[in-house]
Amino acid sequence: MSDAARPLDPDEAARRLGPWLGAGGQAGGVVLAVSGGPDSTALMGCAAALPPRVPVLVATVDHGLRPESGEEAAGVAALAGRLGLPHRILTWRGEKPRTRLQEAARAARYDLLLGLAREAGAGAILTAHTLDDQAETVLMRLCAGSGPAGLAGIAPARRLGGLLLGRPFLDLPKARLVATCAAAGWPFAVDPGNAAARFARARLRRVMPLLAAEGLTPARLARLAARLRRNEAALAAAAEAARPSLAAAPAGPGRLALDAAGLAALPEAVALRVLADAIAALRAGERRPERLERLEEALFGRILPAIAAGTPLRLTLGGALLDLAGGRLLLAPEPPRRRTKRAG
Ligand SMILES: Nc1ncnc2c1ncn2[C@@H]1O[C@H](COP(=O)(O)OP(=O)(O)OP(=O)(O)O)[C@@H](O)[C@H]1O
Repeated sequence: MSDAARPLDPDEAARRLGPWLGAGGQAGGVVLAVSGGPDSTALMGCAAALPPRVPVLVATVDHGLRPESGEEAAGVAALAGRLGLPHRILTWRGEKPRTRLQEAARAARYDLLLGLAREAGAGAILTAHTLDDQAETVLMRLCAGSGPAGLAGIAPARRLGGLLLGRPFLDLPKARLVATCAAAGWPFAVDPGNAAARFARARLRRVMPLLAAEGLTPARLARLAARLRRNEAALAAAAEAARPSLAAAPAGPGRLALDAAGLAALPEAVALRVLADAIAALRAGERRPERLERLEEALFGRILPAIAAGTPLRLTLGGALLDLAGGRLLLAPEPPRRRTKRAG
């Protein structure tokens, strides 16, 4: 059997899940997010086989978006019962948006899982994201023009609402999880959305074999994500360390000021990060971060050349008004747009 499609053996499963679920794992136990697909079914099966372990609660979110979703959730409940694990179905109620439905479904899913984990006193939520998910995410973000932060992909572990969100299978090929289910006789569902060409992820999945033939394998894309995650941490630290040397006279409440010469003296990647962070701090929570490509155009195409030439500059970027004058780059929230008066 090829290594890429070998079922997980109990030792390997224990090594991966032990830190989360083992005797010394998460105090209060964990919630397993199980959709009923092969990846999360394998997560549930492997967790059930792990002795001894902290309390485990399995949760399936029924988004109510496909006619068969209720049946799938019931299928997970049945298998959880067979495996001796408690199971809950969480239903996404309320208005479903017409646009960005997948994004809204994901946000609702994490909210529901978090609510359950808090109610159960669990310390962590585990999902079954795989190396294939990671590779697809990186590819999708590459297509969308993401920078290092986006290309760092799915985090192996991160904080979520005061709890931990873990992905213990993130470096495992999906084929191994499918093989694990098959070998153990755990039934799983196949999401038709996975093949629907109207979703970008599904379209990219079809391109994957072509890219792999050229050397851009899922494993390589996943390694790129891990590498960029390390670089991203270094960049964040460098931007943080540069901040004191950039402090310029405060520009009034709700405003920021950066020393222009100091900004220009930084390595370009650090300067870009400082600018992005400053705009994000100014517009906290009010809008989505500006596209990296626009930030790059503004910084490298206009702001740094103006600093070098000593010329003043005004521009709006990411909801902020930037004003370069007197050796300072002032940032203020962009004023509400005025209607242009129609002549005559
Ligand atoms: N309906 C669901 N109920 C419970 N868990 C789910 C559900 N859908 C997905 N998950 C969890 O999320 C993991 C990833 O699923 P999938 O790739 O379909 O979601 P995604 O939308 O890409 O998720 P993410 O936004 O977290 O990347 C699954 O392995 C599972 O652990």
